[in-house]
Amino acid sequence: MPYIKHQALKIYHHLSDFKKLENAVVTIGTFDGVHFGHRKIVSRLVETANATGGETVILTFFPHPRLIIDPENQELKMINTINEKAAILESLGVNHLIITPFTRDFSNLSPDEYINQVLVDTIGVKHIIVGYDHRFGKDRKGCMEDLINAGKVQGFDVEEIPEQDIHDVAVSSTQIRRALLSGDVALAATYLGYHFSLKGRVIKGDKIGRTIGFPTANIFVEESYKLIPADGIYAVTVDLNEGSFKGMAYIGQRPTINGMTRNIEVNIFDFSQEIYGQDITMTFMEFLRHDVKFTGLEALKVQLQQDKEDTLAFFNKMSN
Ligand SMILES: Cc1cc2nc3c(=O)[nH]c(=O)nc-3n(C[C@H](O)[C@H](O)[C@H](O)COP(=O)(O)O)c2cc1C
Ligand SMILES: Nc1ncnc2c1ncn2[C@@H]1O[C@H](COP(=O)(O)OP(=O)(O)O)[C@@H](O)[C@H]1O
Repeated sequence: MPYIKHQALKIYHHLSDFKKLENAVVTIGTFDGVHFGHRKIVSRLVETANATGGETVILTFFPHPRLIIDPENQELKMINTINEKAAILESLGVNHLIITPFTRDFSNLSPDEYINQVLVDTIGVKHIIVGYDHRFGKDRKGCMEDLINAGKVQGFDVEEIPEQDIHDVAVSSTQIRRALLSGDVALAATYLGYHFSLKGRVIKGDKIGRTIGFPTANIFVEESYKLIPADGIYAVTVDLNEGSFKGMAYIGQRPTINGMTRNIEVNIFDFSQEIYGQDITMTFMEFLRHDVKFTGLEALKVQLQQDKEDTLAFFNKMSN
């Protein structure tokens, strides 16, 4: 995604680190993926701040409240890591990002305490943009009307995001997650407005790749909450210290060699350096095929040559 250079986004991991603003233009939400629907809300935020000489603030909860309320449910994976989300929000011109853990104490604040202590006293809210169905405070008892009434007393405006827009945001997030989990990274990109990527550290594998002429960098993704696309083979671009390259990625258990772990690997084209320990980013451009159990490494090697041709053909088609 083309990043326009803005003033650096300030990130806070605790509400207590935040210095109250004169004129805070605030919105609240997870913004996972920062897709088209989210960006519409963020534009409203930035426009309002520009028009009133205010500063934009996004209040987000991490880990996701659903993981606190239902800790057994580790199924909910995120499209963006916190760092990815911050980079996108910065590119959109957001000034402040508060990432607060949704702790028991926090969730026990009454609606009034939440408005007064968090929004007014800590952040300095003058304008807040929230969904029509926004709920807050202990047992989600606070609603839009409470916010509007408090705003009249405390001196802040409340702007409601209409039902249709909230619906579109939820539908897009679900569609993006579903597309990625089924391998359709191209469809996910049409909803996201950019291509999904995975960043991780190159770790050691079984060193079989090089013996068949296709060394593959194995990636460890630190953020266990990050969504990993479906098993399969993908055309990717790879960004690392040495520059930007094309490549073909594999996600799967390597049935051909009876692998036991789910690996994320990439064979980088026109590249031959040792990169163990480095961070690399893979950007998923197209799904090529499903994972297959071959009769042996020779058959796998033949297929890898075909995959490379298919990947190059895809990139050729894309550039024409
Ligand atoms: C583009 C690509 C496609 C792959 N396709 C398959 C596959 O269909 N089935 C399979 O068992 N392994 C597949 N692999 C994984 C290989 O088995 C793996 O790269 C090889 O065993 C080397 O592992 P190593 O990195 O631990 O040395 C693929 C790897 C790449 C890079
Ligand atoms: N073109 C390339 N693509 C991926 N990794 C490469 C490439 N050339 C060299 N390497 C290096 O080789 C390693 C992969 O070789 P491989 O035999 O598959 O070992 P491992 O099983 O440890 O991943 C990578 O981690 C990287 O350091």
